[in-house]
Amino acid sequence: MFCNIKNEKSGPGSGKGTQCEKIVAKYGYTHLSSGDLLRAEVASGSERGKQLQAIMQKGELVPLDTVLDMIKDAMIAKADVSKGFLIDGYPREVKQGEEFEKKIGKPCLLLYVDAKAETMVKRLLKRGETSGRSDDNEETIKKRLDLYYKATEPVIAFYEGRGIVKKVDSELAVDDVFAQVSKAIDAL
Ligand SMILES: Nc1ccn([C@@H]2O[C@H](COP(=O)(O)OP(=O)(O)OP(=O)(O)O)[C@@H](O)[C@H]2O)c(=O)n1
Ligand SMILES: Nc1nc2c(ncn2[C@@H]2O[C@H](COP(=O)(O)OP(=O)(O)O)[C@@H](O)[C@H]2O)c(=O)[nH]1
Ligand SMILES: [Mg+2]
Repeated sequence: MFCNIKNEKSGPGSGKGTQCEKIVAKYGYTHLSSGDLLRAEVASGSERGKQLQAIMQKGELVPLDTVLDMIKDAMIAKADVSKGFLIDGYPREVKQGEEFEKKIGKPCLLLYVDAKAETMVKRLLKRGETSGRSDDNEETIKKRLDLYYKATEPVIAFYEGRGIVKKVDSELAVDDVFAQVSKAIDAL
């Protein structure tokens, strides 16, 4: 039996990756970032990676089955040794959440890492100075944020009915955000 923790519906640049690193260090969960899995495929130089790169550079969503299969394969590879899975960056739309439940299972906690649009843009532009990510530029950031509010934010209502949503205020300093995250996980 495993427990899945998701941290989507949290916008780009809200601090998901930062909090996930801290969760792994303290709780030992297996962190699977769908964005990182996709970037690894791009880095491999494969034909599929080239198609993914074009989609990601435009700030659009990669087809549902592609991402879900990658997550599923990564989970299967770690199933024997994992204490639980921390899924970062998925689901990006309600349909993705429904498919995850059909093919994998139900999550036990959804961490909503909340920051203002203005804060997310500022952090992503700053990250872009050193990240080397082709989507950390002003034009793509705007598209990612638009898509986030349109497609990803409704995901919260999908999980709220089940009482598993915990919202943390990510306008604070990293350690203060993590104190809220820890409280939510300790309550599991
Ligand atoms: N489930 C996912 C995850 C990622 N992507 C693609 O990969 C890009 C980068 O995703 P991610 O690394 O999760 O970035 P953001 O959430 O935008 O921000 P961050 O890592 O910076 O949280 C997205 O814009 C999208 O094109 C996707 O299509 N579907
Ligand atoms: N001030 C502040 N900056 C943060 C916080 N969390 C993340 N950042 C910065 O914001 C940027 C985006 O964070 P990241 O974890 O990559 O966000 P993600 O896009 O949601 O995965 C990084 O440059 C972080 O250093 C926070 O809680 N407070
Ligand atoms: Mg990230």
